Amino acid sequence: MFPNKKTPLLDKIKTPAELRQLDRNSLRQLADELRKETISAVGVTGGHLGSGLGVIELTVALHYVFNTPKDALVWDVGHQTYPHKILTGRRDRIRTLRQRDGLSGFTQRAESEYDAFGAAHSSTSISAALGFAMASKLSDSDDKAVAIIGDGSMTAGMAYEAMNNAKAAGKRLIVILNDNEMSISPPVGALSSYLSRLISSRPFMNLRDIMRGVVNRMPKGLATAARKADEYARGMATGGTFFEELGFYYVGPVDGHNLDQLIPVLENVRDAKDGPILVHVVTRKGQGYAPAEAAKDKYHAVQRLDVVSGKQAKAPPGPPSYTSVFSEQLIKEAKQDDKIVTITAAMPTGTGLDRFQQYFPERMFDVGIAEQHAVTFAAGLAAAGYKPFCCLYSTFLQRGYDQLVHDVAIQNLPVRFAVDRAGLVGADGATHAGSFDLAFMVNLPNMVVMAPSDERELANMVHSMAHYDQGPISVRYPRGNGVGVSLEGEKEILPIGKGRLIRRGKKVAILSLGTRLEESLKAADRLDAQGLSTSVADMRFAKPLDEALTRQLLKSHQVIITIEEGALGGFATQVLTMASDEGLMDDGLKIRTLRLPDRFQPQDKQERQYAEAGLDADGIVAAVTAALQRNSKPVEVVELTTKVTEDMTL
Ligand SMILES: Cc1ncc(C[n+]2csc(CCOP(=O)(O)OP(=O)(O)O)c2C)c(N)n1
Ligand SMILES: CC(=O)[C@@H](O)[C@H](O)COP(=O)(O)O
Ligand SMILES: [Mg+2]
Repeated sequence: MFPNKKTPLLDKIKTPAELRQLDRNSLRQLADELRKETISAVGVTGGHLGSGLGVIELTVALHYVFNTPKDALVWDVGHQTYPHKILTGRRDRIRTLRQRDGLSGFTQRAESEYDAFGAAHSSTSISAALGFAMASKLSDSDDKAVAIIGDGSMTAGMAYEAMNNAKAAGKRLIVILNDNEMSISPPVGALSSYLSRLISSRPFMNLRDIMRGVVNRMPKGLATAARKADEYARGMATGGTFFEELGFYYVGPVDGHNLDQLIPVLENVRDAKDGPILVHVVTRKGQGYAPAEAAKDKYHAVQRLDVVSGKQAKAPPGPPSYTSVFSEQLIKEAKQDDKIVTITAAMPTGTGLDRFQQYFPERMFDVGIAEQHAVTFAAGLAAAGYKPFCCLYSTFLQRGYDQLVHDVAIQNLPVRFAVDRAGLVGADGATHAGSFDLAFMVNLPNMVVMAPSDERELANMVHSMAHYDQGPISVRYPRGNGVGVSLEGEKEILPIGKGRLIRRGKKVAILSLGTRLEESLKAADRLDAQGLSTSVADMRFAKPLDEALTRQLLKSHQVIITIEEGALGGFATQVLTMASDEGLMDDGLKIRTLRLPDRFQPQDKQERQYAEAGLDADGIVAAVTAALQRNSKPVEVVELTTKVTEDMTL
């Protein structure tokens, strides 16, 4: 189908300005070529495919109708923007997608002037576009701001916070609701049924509506009244009334794959005298590529592809993923305990809860992209005597932090948090890195924070969580596969706050939290070979810290290394705070903390990201060597040379 991909028009058109010179037939041809190029590129790189295929025509129409980049296109999530990137001067780099020094898999301001706003976490586009629109209004400019938000992303509360505020933007804000009736999995909730009713209860806009200029022919008052009458005449459920109550003119539904509908509607909306306007565009995720159209997930995210057959490259057989170990163990626990319930925020496959749902459909809740709600919903379930496992990626848990503090920790409710994709995640880059959950969890009173060193430890921790109800407890684990230890036999209920000594030495002690244990043991071998007898502990708990084990290690070694897959403020802070509180550093003990760097790391392979962060055997050996080279003569007091600021009034 695509072996001799020919894209003569796409080869010619280098910018949206050139695209805007094309006639309608050429635009249709350009869209076909753009679809081929998108499939071909993702075939090489892997990545997000289905959503980009669903917006091929919409992307062409947006760049044709709006004067980009002066008019700002603000994409939501940004996983659908590979076609946008190809059309905006990045075609030559599109096969570097999601790789070291390559294009990001989402929009990034630093990457192109056509990427008005960075994205990756969903439901931010209307807020950001509103910012652009108000800036345009304040500077008396006519530039438009166009948010393109999916039906899944429309299930997050942040979208309504923005719409609630949007009226003031008037005609400068346009929201394109890209409704493909899919999130990563089928969408959930009342909004999804409402949108389906909107689509099914009225035909696509007809030429009459479009030629009548929809909203810009009638004076404002009459337009609204006429439309309300029209909507109510056709029955409440069929109008765009929900959006109109929020202050938007609703236009649609529009066929998102038909340029003859899209372009005139968008031109009308662009030239409207009033606003804000929401255009309800109906698309199909995976459109135009049979393997994607046939797939249950519409090829939301794929490995490298044989584009002709649609077959994805298979990962070599190996140990199970941490996600699958988590979900299989939780299924075992739930078979023994009918109080166990689970919550996901639109990520059933990513968290492994789709497996759980096969066994316990009534005990798995997919709340949509609504992490704040997920956390407090779990708190309500816990308060009512259930054992909720709230399963969120680390990076998306950031959305529910106030709920974690206010609704869970303060009330000391026994919510269990399964924090997946903790640490660096590779191809998704900085926006998806699970860097901060250790820091934001260890400082919460009542919270228990665990990190397994391998997949068996994870299974033990899930088993322990099912039996712990003294308060909130969390386990965090990385994207990817285990190390290959056996999962056979009974699981242990771990004593809370107890680590384990893996290897006994005399001079150097490595306190490892999480799956850096393997690298710590490799480093210990190399340090022993240099005559530096090295202890290694798997600390298991960032909170409560195993103070007895920590105290013993700090008192019996000269050099202490802490290592964790998290940023400043996590496990190391616990150790340093205890050491300082107990004066364990007063006699020259050398402590070096290895953690993620204080910068956002771009996409790369996970292990290269960790190597760059110094969180591998090389990094550990280098830290120990540097510590030992620094001679530790007694602290000599030096004179304080800094001048007291003249105007300082004490
Ligand atoms: C806050 C947040 N939670 C979860 C995700 C994971 N995620 C990425 S895309 C997606 C589905 C988005 O659905 P929709 O907006 O309809 O876009 P489509 O994929 O259908 O084009 C989800 C849940 C995310 N990016 N951000
Ligand atoms: C776009 C988005 O946010 C998700 O598709 C995310 O990329 C999934 O990450 P995993 O591939 O780690 O499940
Ligand atoms: Mg969708």
